[in-house]
Amino acid sequence: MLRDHTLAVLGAGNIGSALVGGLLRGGDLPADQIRATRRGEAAREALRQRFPGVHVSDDNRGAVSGASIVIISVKPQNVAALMEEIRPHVAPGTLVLSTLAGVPTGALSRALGQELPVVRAMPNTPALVDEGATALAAGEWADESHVATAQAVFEAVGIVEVVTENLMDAVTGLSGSGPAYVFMLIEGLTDAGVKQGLPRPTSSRLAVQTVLGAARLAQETGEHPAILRDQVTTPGGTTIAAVAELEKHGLRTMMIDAVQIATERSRQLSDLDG
Ligand SMILES: NC(=O)C1=CN([C@@H]2O[C@H](COP(=O)(O)OP(=O)(O)OC[C@H]3O[C@@H](n4cnc5c(N)ncnc54)[C@H](OP(=O)(O)O)[C@@H]3O)[C@@H](O)[C@H]2O)C=CC1
Ligand SMILES: O=C(O)[C@@H]1CCC=N1
Repeated sequence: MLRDHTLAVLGAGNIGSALVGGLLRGGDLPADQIRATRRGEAAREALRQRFPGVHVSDDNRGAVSGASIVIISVKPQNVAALMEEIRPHVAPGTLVLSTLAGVPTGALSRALGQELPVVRAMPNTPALVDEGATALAAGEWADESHVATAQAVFEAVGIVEVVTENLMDAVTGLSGSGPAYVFMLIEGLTDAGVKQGLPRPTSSRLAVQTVLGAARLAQETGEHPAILRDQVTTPGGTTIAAVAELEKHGLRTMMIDAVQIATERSRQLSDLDG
């Protein structure tokens, strides 16, 4: 469904380049229908090596001219200047996809000075290995066909959930930032194994596979996590001793508080000018 589109990815860093990679791997779009921008020359050269055939430049205006989909994936502090730069060059009807944390679709339409179809997306870095989790929300002038196109773009790198825009800050706090929490968990488990005498590489491999395996078990069985946890927990055994310790330290409350504070931070980022 993307074959007839020309895509401009403005700010092809972690997230933008993950999308380019996924679209090319999946054969969704030919390389010569993709334009990617970065300011740094060395970074642009790296993109050219990684994605042969993709038009890589620092020319945001040129990238946007004639593009039917424009993905904004710069950091929040760079977006106001970028909007100013491309504003006269975005054609009416261009689908604008934004991965910016916190920034509402209305603020982007206003900054671009048009009633454009804007779809807000919150992907996450596992998109780099096609295991991303993205939530999408339609702005005021985006209809079902725009959301379907956005869905096709982000499904190139993982699963997609469509939500209403008022839930996007919560998504940012949960799955947008979530990989960082899981990496901290992996790091903690690895250190814990090392403390108990395991060689670090062994401990690291066991920790990573435990997280991956548990996630896949939850996904493939669709069981409630409490049931899966019970399956591990032998009466009077090792697991219940550890579970009691985690409960004592308030693991669940810690996660609830962390996601809440990240959600609030996302709301604070709503101002385009920072
Ligand atoms: N990282 C994450 O886990 C997630 C990030 N996001 C959001 O996605 C956005 C991008 O994040 P991420 O990919 O991590 O950030 P990166 O810093 O990796 O990528 C953004 C890139 O934009 C480039 N850039 C900045 N200004 C311009 C400009 N004027 N023209 C062209 N390129 C420009 C920068 O490269 P250079 O300096 O070479 O120009 C930079 O590499 C952010 O807004 C973030 O909130 C959303 C979900 C998850
Ligand atoms: O930390 C951030 O602001 C971005 C948004 C979600 C993940 N990284």
